[in-house]
Amino acid sequence: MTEQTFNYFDLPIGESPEPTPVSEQRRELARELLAISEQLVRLDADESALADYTAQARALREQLESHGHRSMRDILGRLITGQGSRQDALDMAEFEILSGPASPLSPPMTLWLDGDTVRGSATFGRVFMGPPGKVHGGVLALALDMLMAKTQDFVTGLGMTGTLNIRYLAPTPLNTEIRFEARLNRLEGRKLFVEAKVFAGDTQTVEATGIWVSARGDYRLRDRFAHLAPADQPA
Ligand SMILES: CCCCCCCC(=O)SCCNC(=O)CCNC(=O)[C@H](O)C(C)(C)COP(=O)(O)OP(=O)(O)OC[C@H]1O[C@@H](n2cnc3c(N)ncnc32)[C@H](O)[C@@H]1OP(=O)(O)O
Repeated sequence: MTEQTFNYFDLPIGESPEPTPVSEQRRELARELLAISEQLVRLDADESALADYTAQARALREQLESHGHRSMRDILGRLITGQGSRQDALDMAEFEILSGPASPLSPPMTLWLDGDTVRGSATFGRVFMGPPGKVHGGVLALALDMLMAKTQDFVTGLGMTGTLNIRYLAPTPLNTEIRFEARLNRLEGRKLFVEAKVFAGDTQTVEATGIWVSARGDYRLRDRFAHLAPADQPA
């Protein structure tokens, strides 16, 4: 059986293929590392215990350093020519900050398309705290950036965040499932106008608008999302 190959420009943003055994293990390691970080916040241990944990952490770091890293340049080279392996595709998505399941800096936040809406979900622990018991506003800005960028799955073209406007309406609680949703507002040449909302339970805590700017060429709606074009604007 020939292995499936992956193309960079067809990879859905923030989603990865079925994990390989290596990826499953990376995710488990990341979950442990995040859980360790959660424990470190105001850990009530004496200095001798802390010195012992530090030595254990240092030993683990030194072991990890003995492995090296897969080359991003090689991975991207294969993906851009449509010859990426499943592991290559996984390597692109699973370390994304906040959403990558193999990143210890991710709750993780999950992102998916639901019809014409991009949805997201995450539960933020104490490492993500800003005000006491609440999620840091900058973390929410990052979450919104990840979420809103995924509206580029509706179009051809890929670009960077140009502008992100955020209005914090109410504090967003820690250790609670937080829901996110984003929609395409309109396309204008190389610019994609996006709007988003954040909810804790029934309370909307944040609203945002943003503009993504395509790296090359105008954005165009993909065929299956052509209905998103306003009546007076062709897809
Ligand atoms: C490719 C995958 C990337 C994954 C990204 C992950 C998410 C990120 O963290 S992105 C990082 C944060 N963002 C950045 O660092 C972007 C920094 N800015 C830039 O690189 C550039 O300013 C860039 C690329 C946005 C635009 O530059 P450039 O390609 O020269 O655009 P330019 O020709 O000036 O303008 C094109 C159009 O966009 C508009 N535009 C330019 N910059 C912005 C902006 N920041 N906000 C809104 N609109 C803008 C212009 O007004 C122009 O509109 P029009 O065609 O109507 O006149």
